[in-house]
Amino acid sequence: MESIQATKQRFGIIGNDPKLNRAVEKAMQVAPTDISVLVTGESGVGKESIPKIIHSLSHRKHGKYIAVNCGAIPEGTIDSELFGHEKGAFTGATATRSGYFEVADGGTIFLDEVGELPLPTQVRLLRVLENGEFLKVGSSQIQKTDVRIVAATNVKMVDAINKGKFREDLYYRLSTVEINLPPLRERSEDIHLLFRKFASDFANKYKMPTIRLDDAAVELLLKYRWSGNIRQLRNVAEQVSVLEENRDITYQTLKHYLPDMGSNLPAVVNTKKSESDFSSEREILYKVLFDMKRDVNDLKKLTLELMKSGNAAKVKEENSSLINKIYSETHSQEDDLESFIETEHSPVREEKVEVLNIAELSSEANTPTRTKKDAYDFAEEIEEEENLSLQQKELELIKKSLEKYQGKRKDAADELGISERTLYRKIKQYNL
Ligand SMILES: Nc1ncnc2c1ncn2[C@@H]1O[C@H](COP(=O)(O)OP(=O)(O)OP(=O)(O)O)[C@@H](O)[C@H]1O
Repeated sequence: MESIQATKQRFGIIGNDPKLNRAVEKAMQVAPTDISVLVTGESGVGKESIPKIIHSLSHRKHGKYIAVNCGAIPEGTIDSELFGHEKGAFTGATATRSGYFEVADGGTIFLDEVGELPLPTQVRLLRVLENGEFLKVGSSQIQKTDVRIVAATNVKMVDAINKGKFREDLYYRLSTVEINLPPLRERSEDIHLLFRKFASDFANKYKMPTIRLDDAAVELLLKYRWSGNIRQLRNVAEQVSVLEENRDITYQTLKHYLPDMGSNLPAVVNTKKSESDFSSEREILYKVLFDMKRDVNDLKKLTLELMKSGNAAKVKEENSSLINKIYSETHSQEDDLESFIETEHSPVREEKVEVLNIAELSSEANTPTRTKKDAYDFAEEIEEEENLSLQQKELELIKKSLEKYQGKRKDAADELGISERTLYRKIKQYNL
């Protein structure tokens, strides 16, 4: 068998931490068997390498390797993606389609974020694991497949089981062997090593001299919490490599690239603050952004009400406090709204407002066009302006909540008011 070092080199795995080495070794040991493996560890610790090692060192290495991100596939299509469907099984199923389990016959499937699988899909998966059988969606014909499954999760499966979100029998079936990857903060020996490797890669990529950290900056690197683990470290190395002209990086410079350092550094005690007691510019910024978002939402609400009722005077009367609140600071803006309201008298049909299909509206015949179109332009403008800044705001809020809950997506999603699945997609989208 090839050595652990050689395997790490082959798969581009940097680090010498004993727990990392043990994880690689375990992957090598289980590879020749068909045992199901569950890879666990926080987001960004490098779980994706493990199934690749297992597949490449197994007798299936000439078969297909398919990595499926269960968290990123919408619930409505996941069964069809995994198991395929028959023609006519649902609207839009115009042809019979093979799923990943059929395509990967003789190979390996990596089910990343397995904890995100909906319960009905878990039932299907259990059946494949037990006897290799599955049914295409819309079919009653049992099919057979010979697939090795490696799954990964960054959620505590025991919690998911206790909450009834994950089947206990499936968990035991998946986790015959568990391989855990430690968080980066527990691999302090590897942090600087990884940073240097990434810095050198980015220097090559961007054709610039490699950045170097001074001693204090290295200290900071080692003390930081790295809630996004290696993915976050890599992002920081890339940002610093691209943005810093002076290639000698000091503590002060590096600090700017580490979000919320106060709460990430274990040395700083995080005391509860009152709403108005801001200890950092960042928090003030968040407050401003929250207020702005609230104002934009209020404006949208007002606009929609106006379009629904078509009675500007009534809307104005019923929402006077809201209008005052939004426009109290700038009279010129208030004037704009006043004149907008005063000139809008055309009723807009309710069903159109709810759909808010601008294209459909503008092509509609006999529309009392000007006023109606203006109303939509107004709504569209708000939407556009908001989108431009919202992406940044969204990114920051997601980062902030993930840091606040130490990467626990469930808690972060709850606070953000979005589903875990949506949060997962956003994390991938922003490469957090
Ligand atoms: N030991 C390592 N050496 C070099 N790069 C690494 C190492 N571990 C992880 N990486 C890099 O870090 C990034 C994140 O790794 P990966 O996607 O495998 O994390 P993950 O644990 O699967 O995260 P998630 O749970 O969010 O899917 C990737 O760009 C990967 O190449």
